[in-house]
Amino acid sequence: MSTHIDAPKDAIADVVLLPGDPLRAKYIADTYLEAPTLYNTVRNAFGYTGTYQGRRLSVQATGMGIPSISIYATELMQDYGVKTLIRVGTTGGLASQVKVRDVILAQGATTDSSIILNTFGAGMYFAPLADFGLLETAARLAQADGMRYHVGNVLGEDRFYNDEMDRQKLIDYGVLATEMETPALYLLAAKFHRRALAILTVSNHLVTGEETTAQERQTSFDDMIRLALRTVTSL
Ligand SMILES: O=P(O)(O)O[C@H]1O[C@H](CO)[C@@H](O)[C@H]1O
Ligand SMILES: O=c1cc[nH]c(=O)[nH]1
Repeated sequence: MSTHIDAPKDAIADVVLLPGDPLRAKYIADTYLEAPTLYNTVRNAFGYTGTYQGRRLSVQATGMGIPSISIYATELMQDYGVKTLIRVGTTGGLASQVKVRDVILAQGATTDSSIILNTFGAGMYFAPLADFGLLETAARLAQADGMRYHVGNVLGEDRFYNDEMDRQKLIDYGVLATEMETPALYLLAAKFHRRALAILTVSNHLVTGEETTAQERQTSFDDMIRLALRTVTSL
């Protein structure tokens, strides 16, 4: 077991999907995994292991924000030897070509968090990047499926409510959408020499004010989850 995951070492697969929301972890396990077992309930950060089309995999809730995902990603890699981590999250659209329900494959992650500064020191601006193999596989599958998807830079910000952020400047520099975990996931995957990708579904648009209905959110969650599962089984 680790500090925040109460499970024996072999209870977690070498591939883990990472939703922020514990109930999304339960939904993925209940809907898509064969014979899922619940291996963690500490802080209600549910974790499940089962199989998908014969491939053993786990789903671990990460909570919201960089501090929270940093705990789970670190323990999964350091204590459980997890090799492949795929975040399945929601994101707010920023760029005009991004529409609600689209899928975003986060090629890189910009941040206002101090994690980069605290890791490398002043004057070094490390660029947290997705694993190219995972990214290329997911993009190919999304393309073949005719999904509306985008590949590019996302903002992983420290605050959900952030009136001070100059998001327009980021939009001008090509940032597609905003969320709250991906920079830490990519930074930690680099630290532990593992592979990571964030697959995100656009739940709302911060510029147009467009929102999704509960039904639309569910459908787009399913598109995103299926893409993540098919990426895993295609590796
Ligand atoms: O849907 P999840 O995976 O939680 O991700 C997004 O939703 C939360 C904010 O509502 C943040 O965690 C953000 O990154
Ligand atoms: O962090 C997030 C996630 C979804 N939508 C947002 O606006 N922000």
